[in-house]
Amino acid sequence: MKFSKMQGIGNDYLYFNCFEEKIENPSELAIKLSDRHFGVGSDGIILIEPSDHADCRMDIYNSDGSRAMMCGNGIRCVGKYLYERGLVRKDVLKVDTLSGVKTLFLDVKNGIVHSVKVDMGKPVFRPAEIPVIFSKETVIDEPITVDGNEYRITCVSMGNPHCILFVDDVDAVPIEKIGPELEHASIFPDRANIEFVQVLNSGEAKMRVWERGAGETWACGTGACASAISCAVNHKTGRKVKMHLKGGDLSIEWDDRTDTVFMQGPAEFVFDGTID
Ligand SMILES: N[C@@H](CCC[C@H](N)C(=O)O)C(=O)O
Repeated sequence: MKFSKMQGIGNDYLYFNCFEEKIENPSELAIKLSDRHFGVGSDGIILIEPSDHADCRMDIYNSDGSRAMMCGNGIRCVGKYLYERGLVRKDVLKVDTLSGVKTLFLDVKNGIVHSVKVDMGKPVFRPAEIPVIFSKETVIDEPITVDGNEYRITCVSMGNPHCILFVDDVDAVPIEKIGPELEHASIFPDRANIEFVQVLNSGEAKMRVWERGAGETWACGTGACASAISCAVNHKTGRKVKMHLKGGDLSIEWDDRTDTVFMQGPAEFVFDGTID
């Protein structure tokens, strides 16, 4: 089976061209191949599949084998893959995901995709739709207690569930301890991605992420969108925020006219491989 390893600011996945390959058990394959010691090493796998109403369909599995609805860094890589491998020859693409069809705008120079801007859709704040078990209409800067510790959280769905905490110093956060505690907290029936955000100024923030089903990753695109939105609704920044993540930067803009979130950033091939 052929695959390509790609990364979007260090968030790495193995991509399978399912126009040609047939994957029998993606969940099992994700666990096996994502292992950084006994496998190829990745944050999960992404299947690029035919779609009858978009240029392709994207299906993502985390490194623990769980399936997710959407992947912000992954979808930029899918755009680059489709264009540079000749599956499409246009710079505005539609990619179907479990959270709806997303539009991608490719920045192409001399046949190379340098960055991809994605219309990520509208953020979701209603607790039942995130999902988070909470009695209020939104979860914005609300106190919770998990394992005897108190936190203030903001919850947003960008296709998948995100829980954001503001901190003074992201580098000092014991993410390996707090991350899994919050990911598995009983208020999140489907678990959640946990973002720790340090606001730098009205247009910049630094973020670390503990991803549902993958642990700490170097970046999360949907997480960067959810974090930028949380910065804005908590009046910590404007609606245009440069997010600095462990693996690089993403530009996020939350359009006030349409309520739509745009994410822009790079996508890169690492290598192609074959597995038996
Ligand atoms: N890294 C991704 C998100 C991947 C899925 C996530 N771990 C989940 O289970 O919701 C991104 O860039 O958005």
